[in-house]
Amino acid sequence: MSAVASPPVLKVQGLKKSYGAIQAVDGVSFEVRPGEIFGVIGPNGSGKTTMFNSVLGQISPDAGSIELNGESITGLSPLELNRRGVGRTFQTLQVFGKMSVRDNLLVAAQEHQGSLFSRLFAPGDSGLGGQADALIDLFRIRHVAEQPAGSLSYGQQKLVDIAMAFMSEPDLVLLDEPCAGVNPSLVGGISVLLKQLNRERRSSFVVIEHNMDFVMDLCHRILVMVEGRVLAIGTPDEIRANKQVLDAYLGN
Ligand SMILES: Nc1ncnc2c1ncn2[C@@H]1O[C@H](COP(=O)(O)OP(=O)(O)OP(=O)(O)O)[C@@H](O)[C@H]1O
Repeated sequence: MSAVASPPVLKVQGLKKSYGAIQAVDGVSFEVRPGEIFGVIGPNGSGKTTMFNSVLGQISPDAGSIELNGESITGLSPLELNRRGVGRTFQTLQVFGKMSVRDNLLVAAQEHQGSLFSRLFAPGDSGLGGQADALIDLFRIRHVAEQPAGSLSYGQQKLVDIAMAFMSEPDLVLLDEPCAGVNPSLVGGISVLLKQLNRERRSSFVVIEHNMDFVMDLCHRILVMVEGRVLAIGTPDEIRANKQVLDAYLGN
C-alpha cells in the first residue's frame, strides 16, 4: 500500500496584482509543506507584502489561486481565513496599549473565533485563559502579563504581538518582518521561540524578513522575490550559493 502524501499547507499559483502601471506581483507560484518554515526575501518594493496580503484576503489579487491544505481559499476574507487556521502578524504592532498583556492575548483569540465586538468590550476569559498562560510562559512574559501592553519595551510588545497570532492554534502563520525594529539581542530569542512553536505545535510559517542571518538560521526553504517575480526557491545553502540571487540581491 503506498503512502498518501499530505497536500501542501499552502499552495499559491500564478498570483498577480497590479497597482495601475505597477505590476507588484507578477505570476508568483510556490508551495509550503506541512511543518515547514518558509522564508520570503527580496529587495524593497519586490512585492513581498502585496503577495502576503493577497494570500491573507486583505487585498484581491487580479489572477491566481490559493489553496490551504488542498482546499481553495482564493477570495476568502481575513476572518474566514482565521477560522480555517491561518494566523498572521503585521509589520506594525497590533497590541492595545491600555489593555494588559494577558487581555491582549484573550482578545486576539476571541477575534479569531469571530466575535466582531470583542475589541469593544473588556474581554472575558471565554475558556481561553489556559492557552494564554501557556503562551505567556513560552514567551517568558509572565512578569509583565498583568501590565498594560503599552508600558512594555518595543521588543516585549513585539513578543506579545507574535504570541497573539498563536492564540487561535493556527496550522499556518504568516509573519511580516518579525524582527523589524527589534533590538539585535532579542532577534536570536525570537528565532528560538519560533523554532520551538514550529516543533511543538507543528504549525507551518511563512516569514517575510530583511534580517538575512535570522532568515538563513530559521527557515527550511526560502523564496527570493525580485520585481514581483520568483527569482529562486531553495534551502538556505542553495540560496546563498545561487549566482542570480547574489547578483540581484544578496551580493549588493
Ligand atoms: N496600495 C498600493 N498602491 C500603489 N502601489 C503600491 C501599493 N502597495 C504596494 N505598491 C507598490 O507595489 C510594489 C510592491 O510593494 P510591496 O510593498 O509589496 O513590496 P515589498 O517587497 O513588501 O517591500 P518592503 O520590503 O519595502 O516592505 C512597490 O512598487 C510598491 O510601491
